[in-house]
Order: sequence, then structure tokens, then C-alpha cells
Amino acid sequence: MISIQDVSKVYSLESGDFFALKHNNVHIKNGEFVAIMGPSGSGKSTLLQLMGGLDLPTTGEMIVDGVHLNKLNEKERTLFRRTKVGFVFQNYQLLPMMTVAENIALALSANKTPKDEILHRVKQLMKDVNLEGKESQFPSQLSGGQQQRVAIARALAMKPQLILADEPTGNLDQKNGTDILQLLSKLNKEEKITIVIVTHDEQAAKVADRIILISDGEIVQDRRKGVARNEPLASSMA
Ligand SMILES: Nc1ncnc2c1ncn2[C@@H]1O[C@H](COP(=O)(O)OP(=O)(O)OP(=O)(O)O)[C@@H](O)[C@H]1O
Repeated sequence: MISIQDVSKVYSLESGDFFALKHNNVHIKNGEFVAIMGPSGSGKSTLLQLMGGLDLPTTGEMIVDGVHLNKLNEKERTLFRRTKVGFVFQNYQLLPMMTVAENIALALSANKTPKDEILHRVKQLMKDVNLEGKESQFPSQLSGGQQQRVAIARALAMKPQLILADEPTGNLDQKNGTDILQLLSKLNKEEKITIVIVTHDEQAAKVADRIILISDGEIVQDRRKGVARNEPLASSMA
């Protein structure tokens, strides 16, 4: 699903080059649920953004679902993001002037999906995230947990095989955070959607079946559940 080969991300600053990511290699298989963890500023979000084609590496190769992201032009990358990846963010990033249904339908409308198909899909998604009846409400009328459910429904709209979530529980209390993680876990188990989340949430570490620990731009640990710490790195077994 995701192949990251010798990927670095360098920012040119007045003080010189800054390596946000340093020569990383990761392989994530279809159907995995991966949590990327590590200290603040270690490069977690940068890595996730590269996986989703929101940004490009300075050097190295990013291959997602067979697509070489470095080889796409801007327009192709936009289409890739819209059709292949569902994004979920800490602050939900819903459009405040649009209803819940309109937010969920955004990518479908952009992709010129017929109206009756959109209605049908939105209805199903509302059911999937347990928000039936809230179609006509605006994001500000929903709780944080409900807004994150809308964001997940929106991420699922195009039936992506990959969901990338950056601190999806970061703004939620423990109960709502656990509910969101359970929803992601259900999507992973039942729909076989590959899920990668960046998180500081210890609860997330429990639902993920693989934890990648990043420090100072480098992957320092890559551990699958049930694999003892002294066994080879999961990335080198992939
Ligand atoms: N556009 C940019 N220009 C310069 N430096 C940047 C830029 N974007 C990120 N960085 C730097 O790259 C490093 C990694 O940032 P990143 O957001 O990936 O960290 P993170 O691990 O997700 O942190 P947090 O847990 O605090 O969100 C940080 O030191 C950050 O300051």
C-alpha cells in the first residue's frame, strides 16, 4: 500500500538546511492499522503529509497504492488525494458555512457524481458513523466528537483504501477519543481500510497493530503487536 524509500524532507532556513525527515524507509501493507508516535517536532505530521501527497519529499521515493507520487504533476496529485486517500485532522477541518451533508458530499460533488447517488451515499455514511438525522445541521451545532465523525464520513466518501489521520483524538475528551478510535478500528477490520494515524494518545497505541516511533526525523522503532522488541524491525520484514 505505502512504500517509503530513503525519504528525506529538508527545509532551507536562514540558519541552513533543516532535516525534518532523514532517510526513512517504511513499508505499510494493505489492511494495516499503524500509529506513528514520537515527541513534538519529530517529523510525524511531515511523514503523514508525504504519504497523502500533500507535500513531496526532498529526496527519496514515495509510492502509494502503486502510484509514484514524485512523478505526478499538481493536478494529478490533487486527483490522487481526492480519490485515493481519506484525510482526518485534529481540528476536523469542516467547512462552517456548509451543512453536515454538504461537507460529506464535497469530494463526490467535485468528482461530478450524480445527485441521487450522492444522496444515497451520504445517507449510508451518516448511518456508518452513527449520525443519522444530523444531515441538515451545521458543524458548529455539533459536539467535537460528532464533528470528527462527520470528518471521518467525509474521508470515506470516495471509498478510499487508505485513511490518514493526524491526531484525530487530539481535541477530544477520553470517551469521545475512544469512540473515534473504535470507529477507525471497525473500518480497518470490517472494510479492510488501511489506516495510519499520527498520535500522542496511548489509547491509539492499543488499537493499532503496528507502532512506528519517530525521533528527530528518524524512525527509531517499528514494532508490530505480538512481536518482541528484540526481533527484527517490522519494516525490514515487509
Ligand atoms: N514549512 C516548514 N518550514 C520549516 N520547518 C518546518 C516546516 N514544517 C515543519 N517544519 C519543522 O519540521 C519538524 C517536524 O515537524 P512536524 O510537524 O512533522 O512534527 P510533529 O512530529 O508532527 O510535531 P507535533 O507532534 O508537535 O505535531 C519541526 O521541527 C518543524 O518545525
